[in-house]
Amino acid sequence: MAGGKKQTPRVRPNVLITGTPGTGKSTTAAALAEATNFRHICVGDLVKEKNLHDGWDDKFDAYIINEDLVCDELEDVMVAGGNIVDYHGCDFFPERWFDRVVVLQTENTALFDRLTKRGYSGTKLSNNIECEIFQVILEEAQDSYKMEIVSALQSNTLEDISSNVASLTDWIRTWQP
Ligand SMILES: Nc1ncnc2c1ncn2[C@@H]1O[C@H](COP(=O)(O)OP(=O)(O)O)[C@@H](O)[C@H]1O
Repeated sequence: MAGGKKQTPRVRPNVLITGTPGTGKSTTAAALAEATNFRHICVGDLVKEKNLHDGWDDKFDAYIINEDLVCDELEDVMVAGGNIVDYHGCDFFPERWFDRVVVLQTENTALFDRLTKRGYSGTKLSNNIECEIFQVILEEAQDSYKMEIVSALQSNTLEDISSNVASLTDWIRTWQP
């Protein structure tokens, strides 16, 4: 290849678990990583631990993520494969990183209860509920990745988590590079 370094194709896939906060990304990703022996990368935690942000946004009550720093930090492990990444956004990762993109979805009343328990209120609570009603993350995923790798999964009950983890584990086990 002229000028470029040829990358060995990964032998294990990378999965992105995305969705509105509170839909169960971390819970699902942790269980899936345990079932498959894959690495669980919670991007929100990584941003805090490694300071991959540009400070705190008072308006949104959250860190201002530095997307370039996050992508640089993760490039080598993503090229190697075998990762379950969880984050409530998906449009800034390189498309080539992911073999499957899962958007978790939760009914409003359940999501409202989960976020209230987490201490969300006011604008932060209503912004997240609206994000879910208008399927913002699903649209973002469909705009950012090939249609055939994006799927929406319901995450309303603990049984949903078990069945989502079981079907994703099967998918990972039968994945071919
Ligand atoms: N499908 C589900 N059924 C019941 N409770 C759930 C479900 N998904 C998540 N929860 C609960 O909701 C809260 C938020 O889950 P979490 O995995 O942290 O969501 P996220 O990572 O999307 O913000 C946790 O207390 C978790 O136990």
